[in-house]
Amino acid sequence: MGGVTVRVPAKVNLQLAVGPLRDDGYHDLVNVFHAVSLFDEVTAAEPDRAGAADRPVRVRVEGEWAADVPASDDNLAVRAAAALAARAGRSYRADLLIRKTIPVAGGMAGGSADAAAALVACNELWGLGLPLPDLMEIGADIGSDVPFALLGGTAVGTGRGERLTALETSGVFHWVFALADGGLSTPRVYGECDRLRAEAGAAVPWPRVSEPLLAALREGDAPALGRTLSNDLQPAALALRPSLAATLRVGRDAGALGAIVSGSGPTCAFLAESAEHAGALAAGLKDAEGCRGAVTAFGPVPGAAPAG
Ligand SMILES: C[C@](O)(CO)[C@H](O)COP(=O)(O)OP(=O)(O)OC[C@H]1O[C@@H](n2ccc(N)nc2=O)[C@H](O)[C@@H]1O
Ligand SMILES: Nc1ncnc2c1ncn2[C@@H]1O[C@H](COP(=O)(O)OP(=O)(O)OP(=O)(O)O)[C@@H](O)[C@H]1O
Repeated sequence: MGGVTVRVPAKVNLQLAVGPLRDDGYHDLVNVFHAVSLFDEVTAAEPDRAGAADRPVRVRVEGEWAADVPASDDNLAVRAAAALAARAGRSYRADLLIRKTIPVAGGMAGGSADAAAALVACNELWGLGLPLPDLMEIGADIGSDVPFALLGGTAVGTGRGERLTALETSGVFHWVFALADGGLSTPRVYGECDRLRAEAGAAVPWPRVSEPLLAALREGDAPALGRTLSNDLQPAALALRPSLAATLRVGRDAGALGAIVSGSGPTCAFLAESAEHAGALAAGLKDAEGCRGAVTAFGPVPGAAPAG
């Protein structure tokens, strides 16, 4: 397959502060995103002449997680390409190939990543030349996490998480991700968060960014970052998947600087002191109960960009 290939990273949320439920069904957030070196690849190519008339954008998915990803018009990469064509006001065609490495429904924004990659690849394939802010605006309608997958690095998202400001960081942070068997549905986890809050009866505070977290990022201070990681969706993810508590404990007991559920879960993220420490943590985590495996990665890395 020729065409344009784009590499796009997964994310972990360093702080996910969830405000009250809005009238539109979303929550206002303070969402500190961090792009990590676990990548999907999306290739966009001109379709063969035969058979392309009925569906202007088609998709094929390869890789370990392919069976869990729809190869239909519901695929977020297809929806993104179709939205880009609509914005350009013309009918365009593309065949997409997704090489999937980011866990599906794992809280690492894999579908959003593929949508972002499709936007960059089709923008190039179709010679549209739209600038990044335009792609981010189109992406925000596909999903709240899509703009960050385009931007990459480390950034704070407000609103639904789609309004981004890049953050200053120093150095490299080393991570281990414990992959779970089976995914968690993002709306279900937000719903469980609302339910637990209603049960507790306390007022939900307006989300605010953690200043100690920002300082740790600026100074490249991994132990301080480990202490300041936080995720308001974690109690809901643990309620829906109680085995995650044991996974987090295994990583903490093995000396992780911080241990947290990634976004809506069920992937768990562990901050390590170094690449070697990350390797050792991963070896200890891969056989933990409910774990499908453990992978190491580093961050921050750039957002969706042509490969090679
Ligand atoms: C959990 C996170 O991954 C953290 O980065 C995101 O907040 C979710 O982002 P996403 O998967 O791109 O989510 P979207 O596709 O925009 O929304 C899916 C569903 O998640 C819930 N949702 C999402 C974002 C938000 N700020 N508030 C919400 O309540 C809503 O029920 C929404 O219908
Ligand atoms: N390209 C895609 N890759 C993965 N999932 C997709 C894709 N397109 C559609 N989906 C659907 O979206 C659902 C959520 O997938 P995704 O991997 O984005 O979840 P997630 O990583 O938990 O998302 P987030 O962290 O943004 O909340 C999947 O169950 C799948 O059915």
